Amino acid sequence: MMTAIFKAKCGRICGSCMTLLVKREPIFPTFPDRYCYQGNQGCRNFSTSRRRPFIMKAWQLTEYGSNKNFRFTDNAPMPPIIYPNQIVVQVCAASVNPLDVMMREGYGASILNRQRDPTGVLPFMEPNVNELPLVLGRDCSGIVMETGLNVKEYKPGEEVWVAVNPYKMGTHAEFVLVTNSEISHKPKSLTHVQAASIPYSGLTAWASLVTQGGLNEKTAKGKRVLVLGGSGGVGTFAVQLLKAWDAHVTTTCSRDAIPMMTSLGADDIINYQAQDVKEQLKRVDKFDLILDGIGGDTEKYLFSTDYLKPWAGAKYVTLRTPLLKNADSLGLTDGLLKSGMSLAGNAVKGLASGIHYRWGFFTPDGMALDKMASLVDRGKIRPVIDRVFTFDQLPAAYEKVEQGHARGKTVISIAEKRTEIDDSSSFTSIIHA
Ligand SMILES: NC(=O)C1=CN([C@@H]2O[C@H](COP(=O)(O)OP(=O)(O)OC[C@H]3O[C@@H](n4cnc5c(N)ncnc54)[C@H](OP(=O)(O)O)[C@@H]3O)[C@@H](O)[C@H]2O)C=CC1
Repeated sequence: MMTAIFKAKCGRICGSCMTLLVKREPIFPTFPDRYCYQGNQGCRNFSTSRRRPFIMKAWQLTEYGSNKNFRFTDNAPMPPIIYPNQIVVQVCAASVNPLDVMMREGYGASILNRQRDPTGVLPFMEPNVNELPLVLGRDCSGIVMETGLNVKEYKPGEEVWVAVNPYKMGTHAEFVLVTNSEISHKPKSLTHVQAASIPYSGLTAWASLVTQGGLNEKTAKGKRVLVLGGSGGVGTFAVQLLKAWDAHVTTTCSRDAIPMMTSLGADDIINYQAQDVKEQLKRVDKFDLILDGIGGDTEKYLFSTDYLKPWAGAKYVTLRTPLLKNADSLGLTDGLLKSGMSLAGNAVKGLASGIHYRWGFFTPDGMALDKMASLVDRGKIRPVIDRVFTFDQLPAAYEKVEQGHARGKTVISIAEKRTEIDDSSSFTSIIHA
């Protein structure tokens, strides 16, 4: 009975292993129209050449450590569609994030790498997604290559942008496997390189300001927001989003980033290297929201009614949480416990004086990506690109992000035409091989 239903839906199933075959438009002529993804030996429907798994180019991390542990291969297994809501995306461009650099060194491995989770309490994780060798990379812009049977919103050949779930990765490769909740149609006005600069850091800013901060198009108007670390990937997006919603934005950055922050619309800019931030902030009105992308001592003095409006719903949202660090050093259970206690301690301390303390996390959200694409296409938000590297220069891109002092995003062009990279409408400077 099941076989009959599957046959009616997709035409064919693998004659040997009963794997569902997924319909594919013939836009990638190098691949057969239909094949058994499992590549099982003995599948009668297919010739020998179609049984083997397909392969792709990718940068694999063989051991946690430094750039020396990256290996370029053109022989990585191409991710197969297993569930009907999955989509294979051909990656045209991907960004490199501080988290990629930290994960290269093993950060977050106790939570983000299921192979290291001895308790197995994270059953929602897809098996074998994160085991070494790891393909890092959290977002991209690309083209839908093929879709699972339940995917109705996307068709092969369509341009999409992607930010994968926190426990997944893999955009630093030719192809990445995603679900329909992790993607959205790419803004039409952007090239792939430009689009790839936004999803991960943009969704982090979105989750912090909207989900944790309680702001939106209607409520943000006139609100006073402080963005700490405005010149990085998250900061440049957050400032633009807030200005698109008519908030009053104060930000901190180094001197050379001031012209960029001015052009993004920041109302007040504090050069944190030359000025005493605490003293400068005491001279202005208190804030409705502080978005902290810096952490450390900053939190100790700015999470206070000296800077936030008490008893008015004011919030302090920090992106620098101890969660993954604690889990790595103490183990999953103790790490989660210690982190939870630290969060609760700050939350209680804040509530006693009428201010809220929250952790901001990147959250995959296809609907938010839709809204972000609309803002981009309406000219309200521009991609801010620090440097563009070619695919073969990936280790150099990691070095760039490792050095800090980001001015927007570092992007890797994987399958984009050279001419598309050069676009004076964004802050793009290009590195040529
Ligand atoms: N919790 C989560 O889910 C996520 C957390 N994050 C975290 O958020 C933070 C920001 O991320 P992202 O924007 O991608 O990082 P970037 O590296 O792109 O940017 C960080 C920016 O902060 C600036 N900066 C550093 N120190 C200060 C300071 N004291 N005051 C003001 N600016 C400063 C840097 O420039 P310069 O040094 O020249 O001033 C740089 O422009 C990172 O710590 C990251 O790990 C990011 C994404 C998700």
